[in-house]
Amino acid sequence: MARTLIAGNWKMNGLRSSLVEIVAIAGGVTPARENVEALICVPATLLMQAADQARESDLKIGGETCHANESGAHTGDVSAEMLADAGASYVIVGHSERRADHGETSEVVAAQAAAALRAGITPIICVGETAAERDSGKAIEVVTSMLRESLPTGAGADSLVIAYEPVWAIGTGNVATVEAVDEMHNALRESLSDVFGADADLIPILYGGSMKPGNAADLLAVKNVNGGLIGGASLKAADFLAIYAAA
Ligand SMILES: O=C[C@H](O)COP(=O)(O)O
Repeated sequence: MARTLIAGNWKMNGLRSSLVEIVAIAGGVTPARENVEALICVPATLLMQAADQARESDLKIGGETCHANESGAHTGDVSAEMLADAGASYVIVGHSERRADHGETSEVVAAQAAAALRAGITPIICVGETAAERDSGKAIEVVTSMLRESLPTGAGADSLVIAYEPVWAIGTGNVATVEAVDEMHNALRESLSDVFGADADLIPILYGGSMKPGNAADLLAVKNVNGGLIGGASLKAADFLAIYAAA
């Protein structure tokens, strides 16, 4: 059975003054609940300080992307080793905003996930369909093939996290229905079973897309939903902690 992971993604939000939210979240998730983990992924500029603030707590801190290489001439990029050195234990890879804004393909995402594993941190591999892909009835096909292509080769099931984030639900308030989430998460679990066999059950599959305190309990109760990847509602400790409490 997969652990539950309640993960925040601050995206391009947060200044040093926002670290008070990290302190409040860290206090609210300590001591940890059995089998429920809390994580906030922050911009690279805040990583070291956020990790310092969370050090004595059960809150984990993560990065939002990483380069596939360990170091080198890649101006503006950050390697997985740098994230680990700054105190990250997770990194998001393949978020739809990275895929759209930076042209990151599933092949690139698989290499980034492999880089995270090389650095000893856990990749959260994001997949999701656009509104047009859902309307054309191809959501399951699109998302499961995106998953297959984004998986790093040779990874163990215990070192991966998957996040299903329908693009049309991100930051829009248009949360996916419980039925649609159930159908997609079952399909993702089946695809993971094809690769990892029975160990696929160890891989947390998170839902992301307008998850809020008001809808979290229903989404987190779906069979193959093992947590959330939360954008807007992770910026304020009270909202994040309400979702954590619902898990
Ligand atoms: O990574 C998080 C997702 O993109 C969800 O963002 P949101 O909760 O603001 O819709």
